[in-house]
Amino acid sequence: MPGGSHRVGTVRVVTPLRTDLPPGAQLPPRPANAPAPGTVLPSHYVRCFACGDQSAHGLHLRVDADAGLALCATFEVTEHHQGAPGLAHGGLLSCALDEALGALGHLTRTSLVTGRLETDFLRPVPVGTVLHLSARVEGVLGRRVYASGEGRLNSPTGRVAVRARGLFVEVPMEHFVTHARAEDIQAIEQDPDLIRLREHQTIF
Ligand SMILES: CCCCCCCC(=O)SCCNC(=O)CCNC(=O)[C@H](O)C(C)(C)COP(=O)(O)OP(=O)(O)OC[C@H]1O[C@@H](n2cnc3c(N)ncnc32)[C@H](O)[C@@H]1OP(=O)(O)O
Repeated sequence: MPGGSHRVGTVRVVTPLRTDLPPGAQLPPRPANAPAPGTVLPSHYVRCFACGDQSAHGLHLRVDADAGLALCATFEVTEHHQGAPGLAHGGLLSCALDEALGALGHLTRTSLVTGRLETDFLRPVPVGTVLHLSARVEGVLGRRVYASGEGRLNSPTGRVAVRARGLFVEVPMEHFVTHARAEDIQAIEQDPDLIRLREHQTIF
């Protein structure tokens, strides 16, 4: 059920969003084997639209680990990313935040998929802008990871253009094998460099 508020008589009833931190969620410590702050986090899949090198008109997000359970990322808005003339498409801005929030799994050392993502668009983002994203884990409850982030215009301290909150779910590697097409699995078998597994992960 989406969150929001409505009136019952004179009383405003507030329903929490599904990305609000639920009671019992906790911020876990940074794992000892999490990449050090400043480490460039590898693209998990070279054909990923958001972070892959081989996605010709993709976002080519560059992601760096930060202190704690946080990271920062950048991507340049090109003419291939337009919605309205000269302005970034909102769905692509959500995509960039989805990737940045999902990449927090590098720090929690888990594989995360998006369950829910909410984006607020505060300012238009012109072609040529370098969007500076930051993302952090807000709390974890069981397999659920609650995260938030924002994108700023042209500098880490620039004006906030987009904000997002997300609920991510930890999944085993089988999730990807089960749901992928046979030809994609075959391509990875033939060229394991298409994906970047962490040291404890195996896909086959
Ligand atoms: C480095 C990598 C970066 C990657 C970044 C990119 C991220 C992405 O875009 S991933 C692609 C988009 N997302 C997807 O394809 C996911 C599709 N959905 C699914 O596969 C499943 O619904 C999945 C895995 C999320 C959950 O299914 P399943 O494993 O059966 O678990 P399930 O029991 O339903 O949910 C687990 C918990 O999360 C909660 N949950 C799941 N989805 C939601 C949701 N939308 N809203 C609220 N809660 C949710 C459940 O209520 C449950 O809670 P609890 O533990 O208290 O019972």
